[in-house]
Amino acid sequence: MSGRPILTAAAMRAAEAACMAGGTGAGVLMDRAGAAVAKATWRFAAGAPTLVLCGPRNNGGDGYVVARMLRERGVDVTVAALGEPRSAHALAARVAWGGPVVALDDAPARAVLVDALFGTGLARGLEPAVAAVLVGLAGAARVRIAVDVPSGVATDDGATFGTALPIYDMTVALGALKPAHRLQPAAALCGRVVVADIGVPVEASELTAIGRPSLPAPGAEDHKYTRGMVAVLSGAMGGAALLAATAAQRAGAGYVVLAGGSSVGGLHALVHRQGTEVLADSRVDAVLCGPGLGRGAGAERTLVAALACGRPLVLDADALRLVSPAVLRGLAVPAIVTPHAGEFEHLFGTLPGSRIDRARAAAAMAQCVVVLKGADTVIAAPDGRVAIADPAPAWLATAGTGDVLAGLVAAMRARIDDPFAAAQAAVWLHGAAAEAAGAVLVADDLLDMIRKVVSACQ
Ligand SMILES: NC(=O)C1=CN([C@@H]2O[C@H](COP(=O)(O)OP(=O)(O)OC[C@H]3O[C@@H](n4cnc5c(N)ncnc54)[C@H](OP(=O)(O)O)[C@@H]3O)[C@@H](O)[C@H]2O)[C@@H](O)CC1
Ligand SMILES: [K+]
Repeated sequence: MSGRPILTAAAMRAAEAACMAGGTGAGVLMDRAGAAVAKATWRFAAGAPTLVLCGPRNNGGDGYVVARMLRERGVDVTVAALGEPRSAHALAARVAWGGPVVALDDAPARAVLVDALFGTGLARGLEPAVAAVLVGLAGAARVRIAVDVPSGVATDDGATFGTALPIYDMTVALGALKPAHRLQPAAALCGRVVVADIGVPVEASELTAIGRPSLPAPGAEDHKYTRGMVAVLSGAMGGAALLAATAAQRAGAGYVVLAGGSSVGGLHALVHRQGTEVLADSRVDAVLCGPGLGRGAGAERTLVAALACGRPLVLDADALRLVSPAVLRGLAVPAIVTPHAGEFEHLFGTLPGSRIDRARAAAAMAQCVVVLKGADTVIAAPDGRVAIADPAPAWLATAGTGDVLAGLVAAMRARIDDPFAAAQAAVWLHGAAAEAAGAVLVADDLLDMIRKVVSACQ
């Protein structure tokens, strides 16, 4: 499983510079970028009258190329500019367009809007008047397409600088995905994200998108223990641990023990044990502690036993209120922790920067894999690698879905040695199960979908 690279603005510029040093001119790249957007627009909008908004620099330059290429396909194109071109390549692209250009304030509404105002160079928010015109024109269009990134978003952290911006139907990412295509609030504006190959070689990146994992079916020589033995430590609220244990079973763990709590029920194949003696069983491949644990003295005893057992740990929910980065750092086997934003801040404090920066800093601080959950889940490894999930259905914002994720992480950790890869596989399965469950899902519905999405990974 190696996800697609995600490049920051600086990394993209470096990749482009290397490509240009190899002899490909910036004008050639701009022509490729514009051609890719024109092709995508043509496919999406079937030649309807199109308004292209062009900014002063290279994103605007791409826009002039789009306009020229759509005109060559016979499309009725109107170009509106925010000021005169201020980069040599944007100027050359405007000259090559050669047609009329109106001021942004005078732009007429058209069925299709192509936004090439600002791209990866944007360093501050759009002026309110510019944002208002953009939102108005987008509202009047049937199809809205952003060139590279929606204008007005910060490429590296997905911020919108507090400005109201349009929601697009499609964003054509040039050369590679950028963080803004995956981090909120920007990601929610992008619509469908299409990555256009503009011939810029992109080297392996520390930052990637989470891709579909490879989870081969068991072989003839496998038995229940080789498929992964998971111990889920229960506590005050047995339902949460039961959800997690069932998720681990459905994700393919060969033997799942629910231990330490008072819960009964679940699938018949689930093994219930009193106490935490199961932790001494050397066949246990992964231990989950946290869902339904509670925060009392009993919870602390259970957590202490888990921390002492020397097995790969997954810590979630209440366990995250009872550990510290120093304790995690002291573990012989790196743990996986799965905090939402509130648990993250409680555990790691207020860290600066984007979600990527914060997750990365926390993973380094605690020497563990951090799954920072949310609408834009970010996973960080202690060595600096970070993976971002594709946007998951907002229906996941409901009780118990985190417990299901924790069970999936434990099941994947039991079969995948690299905790960073295991966490990615689990997050992918969780998102795919939510997609399959559809609207108004509850956590139990995810359990029914896990088998289906695991089979899609064989
Ligand atoms: N790199 C490549 O090889 C290729 C890149 N390509 C394309 O280039 C795009 C990046 O282009 P870019 O770097 O020229 O910046 P871009 O995003 O057009 O404009 C930002 C500039 O605008 C300004 N500015 C900033 N904020 C502002 C504000 N709020 N309101 C007003 N002005 C503001 C600020 O300039 P300043 O005002 O500070 O002088 C800043 O520098 C990229 O997304 C892709 O589409 C393709 O052609 C393929 C090859
Ligand atoms: K744009």
